[in-house]
Amino acid sequence: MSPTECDPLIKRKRKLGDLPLAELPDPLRDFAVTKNGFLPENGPLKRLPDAYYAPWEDLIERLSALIENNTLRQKVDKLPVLSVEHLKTEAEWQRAFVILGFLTHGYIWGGDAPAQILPPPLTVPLLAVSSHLGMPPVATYAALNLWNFGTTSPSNNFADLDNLYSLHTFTGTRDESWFYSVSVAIETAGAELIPVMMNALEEVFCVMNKPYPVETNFEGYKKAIGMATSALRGLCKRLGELGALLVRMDEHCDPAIFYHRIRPFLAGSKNMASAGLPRGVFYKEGEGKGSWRKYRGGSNGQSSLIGFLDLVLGVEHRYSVYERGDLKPAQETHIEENEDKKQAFHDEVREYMPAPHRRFLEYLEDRYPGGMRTAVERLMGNYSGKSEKDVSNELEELWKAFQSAIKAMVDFRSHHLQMVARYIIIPSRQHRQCDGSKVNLATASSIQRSDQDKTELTGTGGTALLPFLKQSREETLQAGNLSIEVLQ
Ligand code: HEM
Repeated sequence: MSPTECDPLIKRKRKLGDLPLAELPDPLRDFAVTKNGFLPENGPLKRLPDAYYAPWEDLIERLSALIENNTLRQKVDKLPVLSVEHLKTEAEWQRAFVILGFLTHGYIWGGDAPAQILPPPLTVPLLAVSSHLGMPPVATYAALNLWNFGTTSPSNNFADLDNLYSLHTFTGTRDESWFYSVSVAIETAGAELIPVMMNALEEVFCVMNKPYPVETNFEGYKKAIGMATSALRGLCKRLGELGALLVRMDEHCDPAIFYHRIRPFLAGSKNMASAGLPRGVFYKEGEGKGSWRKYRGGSNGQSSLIGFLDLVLGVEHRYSVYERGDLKPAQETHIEENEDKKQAFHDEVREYMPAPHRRFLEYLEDRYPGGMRTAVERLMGNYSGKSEKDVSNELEELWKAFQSAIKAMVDFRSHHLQMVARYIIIPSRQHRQCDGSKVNLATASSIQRSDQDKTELTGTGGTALLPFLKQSREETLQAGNLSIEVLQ
């Protein structure tokens, strides 16, 4: 952004989508960001109002029981192929996506062997709904978490984890409801960081290119540095709270139940040959139409909040050699060879986010390239000390606040790694000790790579788990590699 772009007159002339968020009549509305961040303002819809959709609602209400007694597939096969033309509001489209996403994963994974073919009563409406929402036709993080919760809080406050519950689960267990609810609480707790960080970024990006000394606009310069410092301190504190929420997973989600009963349903159809899906899943659309497709499973890695925090801090994630991408979800060419295998996991999962949230992250990336890292680097780089109006103390505070925020993000990822160890690595080892020969759906969705007798644990999206997660943490640390010596 050039300094002239900060001129208020120029700001007013730009079209709405280009305006700083603080100036939008209804800030962030275009990106479907609410006071609850990436969660719907008043929570998700609990039932589709049009009785036309009663057949879907009846099934989803009994989902865990139907999976348990092995009758879900036959019930789904008998469903009529419903049209999407009775879906009116965005909330209704989202509700339809939740229902069809759960039914789809229940259908694929709810049996002794995975279903390789999905029937038209699922695929026809699911393809229409997912295209409307700009997401792949699978149970994404939005289907499982963002649009699948309720609260018993009288004030409809989504921040209180104890009051949250999931509208739907595959297993009917408290463990599964809690697993999703922890993410909802994290999204809520992170929500207020969004406007604060956007405003701080706007201010620093406006002053960071001004040459030093800054006699003419000293107060504006100092104000921007102060705002960024205080926003980063707030971010650091809040990240600590997000980490504390993450480790509350232990309270009601048992690692063995997660690993053996819940996680298999979250699996995708990509890299799932050893689980029985060598070609992915065939989306049969009737009248001889249909196609084989491979998608990632539902993963918290698809959280826009975490993506937002990375962009704010200027964390850059690269392609991981531990990542074995097959197809990009946006490509609906299905089983063809993926030409661009070098896409970073974090870029690829953007396709799994609701379209307005994806656009929001792109907007942020364009408007504030490198986020706070760039701003801090630039401000310190411009500093020459040749001024009576010295800001070296302010810059030092900014640098420290930035480093603390980076450290807090690294700590969050360390907590996450511990959760992954407790919920995936340890149960998988115990399982193998009990019965090294058998591979059920749980293990099959975890153990995917067996090149030359080497077996590695992979994530729901087909990632070689630990090296990949450690790389993400390392990349976070690297964003903080800014020297403070320029100020001394
Ligand atoms: C028991 C709890 C959890 C387990 C077992 C777990 C597991 C995993 C796994 C296996 C991956 C690898 C990617 C993939 O397979 O898709 C992953 C990635 C990720 N998860 Fe989790 N997760 C948990 C909770 C959370 C929560 C609550 C969040 C925050 C909302 C979160 C955020 C992420 C992010 C951002 C990534 C991408 C890697 C990174 O950026 O560091 N996870 N997780």
